[in-house]
Amino acid sequence: MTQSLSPRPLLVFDLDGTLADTAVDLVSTLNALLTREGLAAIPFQDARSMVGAGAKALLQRGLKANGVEVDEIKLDQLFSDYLLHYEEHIADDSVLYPGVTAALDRFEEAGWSFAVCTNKIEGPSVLLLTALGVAERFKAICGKDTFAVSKPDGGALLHTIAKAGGDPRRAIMVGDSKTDIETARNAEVPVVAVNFGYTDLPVETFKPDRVIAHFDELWEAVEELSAAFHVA
Ligand SMILES: O=C(O)COP(=O)(O)O
Ligand SMILES: [Mg+2]
Repeated sequence: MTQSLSPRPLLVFDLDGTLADTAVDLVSTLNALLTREGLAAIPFQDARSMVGAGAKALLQRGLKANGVEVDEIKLDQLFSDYLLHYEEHIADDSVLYPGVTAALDRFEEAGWSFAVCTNKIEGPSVLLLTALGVAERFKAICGKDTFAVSKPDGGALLHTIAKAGGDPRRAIMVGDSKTDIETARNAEVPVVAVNFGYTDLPVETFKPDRVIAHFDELWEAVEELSAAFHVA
């Protein structure tokens, strides 16, 4: 699958709901903040599908579910408290999905490189991947605050690819949400969706190029999509 004259092919992963099951820690932080503010905690199942647009959006959605709207100053204050709490509990209950490490091993042996393009803030993203023991496997870990644009802007993916030393014509996005699929489409990069992440509608609804139910299926999906990769 590799060509010496071209950059190594690149897999760009979303983080929350794709590489790592982080919802328990994200929602616990949300609920810690809401209850501190005298508001109602959001049941886990409802809050799980509120993940995907970043922690600030999660916070706003949690407030809205309580019928509360706050101004920018209060939101920023809550958000900074959110990040402090979350960083202290970054991997209490967060784990890599089954098969992630084996999949990375297999692709690495075949000459692929890896990057992360997430709507999580970059700092906690690096912290989480470090706690999970895989941070050094990624050529770039890019978050919502890394560039001037974030997902679903295709620029977030294109900048991530550039930072990782890749070529958009030899890259594939792997994500769990509408946001990821739109991002990949905007950047004209093929996209594989996992069906076990955080989305209110089934991921098939958003028409990704392939859907996988386990990381063991990633190899076959990528093999098909990368057959058309530009070479040289
Ligand atoms: O934490 C979020 O809301 C989004 O993170 P993701 O882009 O890695 O899914
Ligand atoms: Mg996600």
